[in-house]
Amino acid sequence: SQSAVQDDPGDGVLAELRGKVRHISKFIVSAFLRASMKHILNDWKTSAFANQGLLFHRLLRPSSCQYRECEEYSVLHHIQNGSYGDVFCIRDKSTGFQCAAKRIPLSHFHSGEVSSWSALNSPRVVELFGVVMEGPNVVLFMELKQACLGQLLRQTTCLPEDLALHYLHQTLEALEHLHNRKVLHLDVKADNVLLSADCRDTFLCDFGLSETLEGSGWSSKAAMGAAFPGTETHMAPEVAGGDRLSAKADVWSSCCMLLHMLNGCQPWIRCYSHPLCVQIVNEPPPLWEVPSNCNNFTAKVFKAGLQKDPERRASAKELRRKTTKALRAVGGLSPSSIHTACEKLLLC
Ligand SMILES: Oc1ccc(F)cc1Nc1nc(-c2ccncc2)cs1
Repeated sequence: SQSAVQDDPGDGVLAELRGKVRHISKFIVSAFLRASMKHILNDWKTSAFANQGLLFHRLLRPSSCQYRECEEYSVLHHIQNGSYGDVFCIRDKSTGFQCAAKRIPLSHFHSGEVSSWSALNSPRVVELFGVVMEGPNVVLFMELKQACLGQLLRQTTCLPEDLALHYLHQTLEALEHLHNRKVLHLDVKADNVLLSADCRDTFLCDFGLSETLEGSGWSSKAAMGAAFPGTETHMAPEVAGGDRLSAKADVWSSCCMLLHMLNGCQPWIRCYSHPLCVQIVNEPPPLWEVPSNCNNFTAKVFKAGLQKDPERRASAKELRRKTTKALRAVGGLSPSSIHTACEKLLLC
C-alpha cells in the first residue's frame, strides 16, 4: 500500500513504484469519475440530502461514510469567489490536513467541472482531491495554494515583462495539456491561476465553465454570447458572438490575461463600458492596449494570440513557443522579479 511504501525511506525502486501506483490510481479514479459522474449526480438529485461523494486524498478522512462541514472538516476562512461558488480553506478534523473547498449549489453544478478536471494530470493544473454532496450543495476539494495571480495583481500596479511572460508560458503549458485531452477551460483569467509559495510556479484551477470537445474539435454547445458566464473582458470574439467554441477561445483569453498583467487593468474597460461583447465582436483586436515599451517578440505573441478569426489564431502550443522566444528576448526571468512578487504577497 502507499503508506508501506512511504514508511520505507525507500530506494529509487520504491519511489518509482509509488509514483506508478499514484499515476495508475489517478487514472482509475478519473475513468470512474467520468463514467459514473452523471449517474452519481442523477442519484444525488433524487436523494437531495445524502452525503455521497468521492474523496481521493488519503488525508481527507470520512467517518462512517460521511464527510460534512463541522463534523469531519471545519472551515477556516473564505478565500475568494470561484465560478458558481465560494472557495474556502478547510481543515480535516482527524488529520489536520488543509485544502481548498468550493461549495456550489446543486442547481449551478455541472458534472463537466469534475469529469474534465479528473481527466487531467499535469504539474501546471491544480489537483482535485474529491467531490462530496452536502445537503443542497456539491463541495469540491482541491490542493491549497498560497495565492492567486489575481491577488498579486490587486496588490501591485502591474508585473515586469519577464514575470508576465513567465506566468503566460506556464499557463499555456497547462492549456496545451487540456487541449491535448480535448478539454476547454473557458475562464482563463488571473483569478483562476494559482501561485506557489515562492511565486515561481503557476497552477490552473476552476473548471466550473470547462467543456469537453467532440471529435471535430468544436464544442457541442454554441457559446451563449452575452449570456456566457465567463469573464467578459477576456471573452474571445467567437464566444461573445455566440459562435462555435474551440480551444482557440482559451488562447485569446490567455492574451487578455497578459494584457492584464502588463497594464495592471483588464482589456477593453478603459475605452468601453459594459456590455463589452458588442465591441469585442465588432472592434479590431485590442492591440492598442499592448504597452508601447514592450519587447518586439512580446508584440508578436499578442499579434498571434489576438487574431479575431479562431482559425488564424495561434494554438496554445504555437503561442507557448512564441512566448519562449519573447522571454529569451527580454533576458529570461530575473530572480528580482520573483522576489518582488513574493514581497507584494508577503509570502517571503
Ligand atoms: O473550482 C474550484 C474547485 C475547488 C476549489 F477548492 C476551488 C475552486 N476554484 C478556485 N479556487 C481558487 C483558490 C484556491 C486556493 N487558493 C487560492 C485560490 C480560486 S478559484
